[in-house]
Amino acid sequence: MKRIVLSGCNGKMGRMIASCVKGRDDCTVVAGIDVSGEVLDAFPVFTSPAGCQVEADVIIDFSHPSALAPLLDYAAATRTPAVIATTGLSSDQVALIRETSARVPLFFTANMSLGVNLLVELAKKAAAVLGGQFDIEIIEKHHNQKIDAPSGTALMLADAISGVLPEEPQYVYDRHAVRRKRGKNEIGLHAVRGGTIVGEHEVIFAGRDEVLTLSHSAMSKEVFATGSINAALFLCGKENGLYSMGDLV
Ligand SMILES: NC(=O)C1=CN([C@@H]2O[C@H](COP(=O)(O)OP(=O)(O)OC[C@H]3O[C@@H](n4cnc5c(N)ncnc54)[C@H](O)[C@@H]3O)[C@@H](O)[C@H]2O)C=CC1
Ligand SMILES: O=C(O)C1=N[C@H](C(=O)O)C[C@H](O)C1
Repeated sequence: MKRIVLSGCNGKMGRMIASCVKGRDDCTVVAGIDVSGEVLDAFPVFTSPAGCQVEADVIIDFSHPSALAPLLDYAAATRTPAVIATTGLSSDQVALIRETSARVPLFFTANMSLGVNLLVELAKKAAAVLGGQFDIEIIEKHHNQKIDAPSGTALMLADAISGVLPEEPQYVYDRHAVRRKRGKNEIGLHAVRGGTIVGEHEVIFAGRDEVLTLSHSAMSKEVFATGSINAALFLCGKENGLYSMGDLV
């Protein structure tokens, strides 16, 4: 039975993970960390990692970028592996994850679903064939409570596609600011926010008289919760290092 510390335990994903864990016999939540400090379940809640003295096998984090640095310090100091699923991180924060993974096993991905992991591979294949000839645009749609834009997944898709293009592309987020035709070497990233949309991603390859669209829709947050729990169990007992969905599937 693996013992989990849940960072961001009182948020939408934290609540979903706590609920999914209750239906399993291979893991249990032993403590939560959340700035709100509210106790909503059978485990204690601490307002910061420093206050959490509960022994655990693994941490799962779906919280906020401001939680990252203290959480990584805590993971390294207590030698507790951690799954980091929070998005909206800066490039310095991603570098910090990479550095810290030399001291403790870390799992980091912007999307915990199997389908998006495959979408990334399919998008890379399409870009390797069509890149340079077709225009590439990414559209993501999420619920009206999401704070970061574009989504971590949209950026992950753009980064993966960039890696196979003949030339480094320019990411364009806002076509409103300038009056000019689309450049050949761009990836457009567009965010839609509304209602309770769980998470939708489309990669559009638009050529002369033909369009290829690859898309993924998450139908519930349970997809991400289950992915993160499986990632956490996978991480227990692993060597120090940085792991991602490619290692899990
Ligand atoms: N990688 C993936 O597959 C997925 C990632 N996410 C990401 O997970 C994060 C959380 O998403 P939601 O649960 O929807 O958000 P939410 O806003 O519902 O929950 C965030 C929770 O974190 C807490 N929090 C905020 N700052 C904190 C801090 N400094 N220390 C500790 N707790 C803090 C809040 O009080 C709140 O309870 C977002 O960045 C989101 O994009 C969400 C779904 C899937
Ligand atoms: O905030 C969310 O809800 C989600 N965030 C992730 C992202 O930013 O890509 C993953 C998922 O689409 C849901």
